[in-house]
Amino acid sequence: MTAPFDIKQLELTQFGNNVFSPKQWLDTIVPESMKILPNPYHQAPFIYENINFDFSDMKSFIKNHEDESKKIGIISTDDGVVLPKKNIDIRNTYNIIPNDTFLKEYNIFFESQKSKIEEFFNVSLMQSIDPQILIYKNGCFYKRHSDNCSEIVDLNKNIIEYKPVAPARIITTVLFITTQVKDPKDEFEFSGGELVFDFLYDDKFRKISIKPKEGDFVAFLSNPYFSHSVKKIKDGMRVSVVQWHNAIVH
Ligand SMILES: O=C(O)CCC(=O)C(=O)O
Ligand SMILES: [Fe+2]
Repeated sequence: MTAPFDIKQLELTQFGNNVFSPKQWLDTIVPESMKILPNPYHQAPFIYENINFDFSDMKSFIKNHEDESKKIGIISTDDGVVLPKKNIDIRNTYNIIPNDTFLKEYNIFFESQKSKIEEFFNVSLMQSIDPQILIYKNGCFYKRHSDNCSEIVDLNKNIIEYKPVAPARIITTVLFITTQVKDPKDEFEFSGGELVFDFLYDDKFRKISIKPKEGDFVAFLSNPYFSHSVKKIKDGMRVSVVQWHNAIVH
């Protein structure tokens, strides 16, 4: 099956009320240990909510430290994963290391979301890596990837396999502290930059896509079913706070 492929030719499985995925095809390339799915009786197979919270410490940290952000090439993460250099083709983002004030506010926010995540995915959350602050400026993007597996393609771009690279990552959370608008004016606004789930579709065969707003919080399984990408940022600054969580799956 080539990527991008013709979704209309694949048998779709219902992952949520109005969310479908080519599960049977994915099952041939997703490793057995990675085949975790939430129960299909939710609206969507992931959490997507706007949370009313005061992010002022986090936002002022970004405002004061944006200049220090570094382009990501090779990074070694807390969970011991080293992303190879070839990742520069996959992602074009900047990152900033959070300070204690940022982490304090973020942790208060995350604690308020924890039990909801555990209930939704039927898991007990274990260790989490420190949150990563990703800054996307004009032209930045993040191509399709799974957070815990490497996508292996052949010369014709057919996906032939997923190799587990970070099996400790069970759940990914993304918090947005900037807002997508048509015409960015404010320093915390941007255009473009949708978060797209590349293997999740609605009943009209449209990929599920999120237009981020400040306070939007997304939690999904880190496995290849939930492969995702960030569309090119056209203008302004997009800031996401990404965290990977280990969990006991019940
Ligand atoms: O910035 C985003 O919305 C997603 C980032 C992402 O996919 C990642 O860090 O793995
Ligand atoms: Fe990701």
